[in-house]
Amino acid sequence: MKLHDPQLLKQACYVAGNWVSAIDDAYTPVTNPSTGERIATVPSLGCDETLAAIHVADKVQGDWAARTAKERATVLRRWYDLIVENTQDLATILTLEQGKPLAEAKGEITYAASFVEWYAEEAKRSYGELIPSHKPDARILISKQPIGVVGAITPWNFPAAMITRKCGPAFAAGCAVVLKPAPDTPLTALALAELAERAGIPAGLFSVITGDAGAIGGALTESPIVKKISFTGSTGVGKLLMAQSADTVKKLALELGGNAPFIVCDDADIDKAIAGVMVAKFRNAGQTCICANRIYVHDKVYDEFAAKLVEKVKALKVGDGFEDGANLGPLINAAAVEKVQSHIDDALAKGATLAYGLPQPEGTQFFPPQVLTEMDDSMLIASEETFGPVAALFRFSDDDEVIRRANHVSSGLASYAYTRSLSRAFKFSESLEYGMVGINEGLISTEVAPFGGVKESGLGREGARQGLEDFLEIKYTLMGGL
Ligand SMILES: NC(=O)c1ccc[n+]([C@@H]2O[C@H](COP(=O)([O-])OP(=O)(O)OC[C@H]3O[C@@H](n4cnc5c(N)ncnc54)[C@H](O)[C@@H]3O)[C@@H](O)[C@H]2O)c1
Ligand SMILES: O=C[C@H](O)CS(=O)(=O)O
Repeated sequence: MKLHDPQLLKQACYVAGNWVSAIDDAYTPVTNPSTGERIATVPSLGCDETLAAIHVADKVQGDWAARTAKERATVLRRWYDLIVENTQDLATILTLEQGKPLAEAKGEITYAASFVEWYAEEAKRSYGELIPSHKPDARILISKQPIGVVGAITPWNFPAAMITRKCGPAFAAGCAVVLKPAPDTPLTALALAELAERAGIPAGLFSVITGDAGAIGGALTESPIVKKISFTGSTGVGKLLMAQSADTVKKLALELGGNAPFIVCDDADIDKAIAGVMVAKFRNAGQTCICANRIYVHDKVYDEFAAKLVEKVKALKVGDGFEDGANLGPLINAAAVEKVQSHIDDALAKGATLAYGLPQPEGTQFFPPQVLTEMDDSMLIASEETFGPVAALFRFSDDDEVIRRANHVSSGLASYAYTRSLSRAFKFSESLEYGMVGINEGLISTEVAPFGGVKESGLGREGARQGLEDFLEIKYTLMGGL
């Protein structure tokens, strides 16, 4: 791996302001999903190191919160500048450990940096209130105070953005963060910690700990010092962490699994819908929480849409993320390949048609994009998150019917609808039981909007003003005796 700054490849954890190597030679390998080759090792740490990080975070968080918002913003802005300046190296590390094409990795670094930039600005806008008092000799003050020490746990699919989407607002609000990144993609997190240290984030305010997920997560959820758990990952693990946090009544931010419906009405601009579904379905090789998992196409335009989609999918190039022109990198691991294949096999066994798709090359984690037609609601894809490059086309003929079917899942993260009718657009926006709705848009992720889900897709929001509020507590003071 050729980096302009080799110092960004960290094979140690950042614990309480120190770079800590493995203890008793306990390391975890990090492998390249394109080749299976080992690219680095990171320490396998656990409960003790996590508790040490939590205690130091508790010690330094107060001073950080006592700085003015502008002072915190200045440090965040420096972190933003360093991330942008090191985009090439960060993207190289990200592609090497996660597999996405380099161009897409650079896009993620830009997206990740945007949260740091946004919250450097928002830090100065966490306003309070003065409420007209019910007592003549008293005033009602509403102020905002940082929650304190935050335990963060993040997934592998966006190894940079899922971290800054938490750390940006947390640091802006005056909080400290103890982070456990995903075992498949720790290097990006550790590189971000290196840049945070260079930017002036105080020693101990930010720790990045790799190792035993259960032990680290257990320490974070059980410690009374940790006031909030901010988790991004599967719904199953989210529920586990929620239960583990109950004894200390922690605040929770849960960004969990999705199963996005993508609805194409008979009056939609079909070419725009095709452009939208190509992004919503195949970004990150279909490994995003907001990927179009179920594509509902009105009967009147079904054949046209399917034919045009197949033509676009045929042009997609699958390959190593460093290969020129690669559109889809590998899936993250063999289990992901097996799950995607099982969804395809299940659909075909129940009567779906493979409109287009090359066989998955055995012994690799590359998965050629597939288009399945004549899907029905009995198939696994209709109720489970596929997390791979499979476009599954369902038919519908009536708006009320498709809304009912779209809502008939336990998740509620992202949804999409294409129509030229304003009244139908509003009907979808208001009737779809999802935290986010893209109307005639296939890419909805931005730092300026509140990202998050309803039902079993999670709690809280990340991004926008709401993302900062989630790291603040409201305090009411009745200032009497005046
Ligand atoms: N809603 C969102 O914003 C969002 C964003 C990205 C990914 N996701 C979801 O995440 C999933 C894919 O990511 P993943 O495979 O990394 O999910 P995952 O739940 O398997 O892992 C997520 C993180 O949790 C950790 N973890 C696992 N078991 C744990 C335990 N017992 N205690 C503490 N930590 C534990 C993992 O090591 C990892 O760091 C998908 O379901 C996807 O939809 C959601
Ligand atoms: O996988 C879910 C992430 O939140 C993806 S993104 O925010 O849409 O890039």
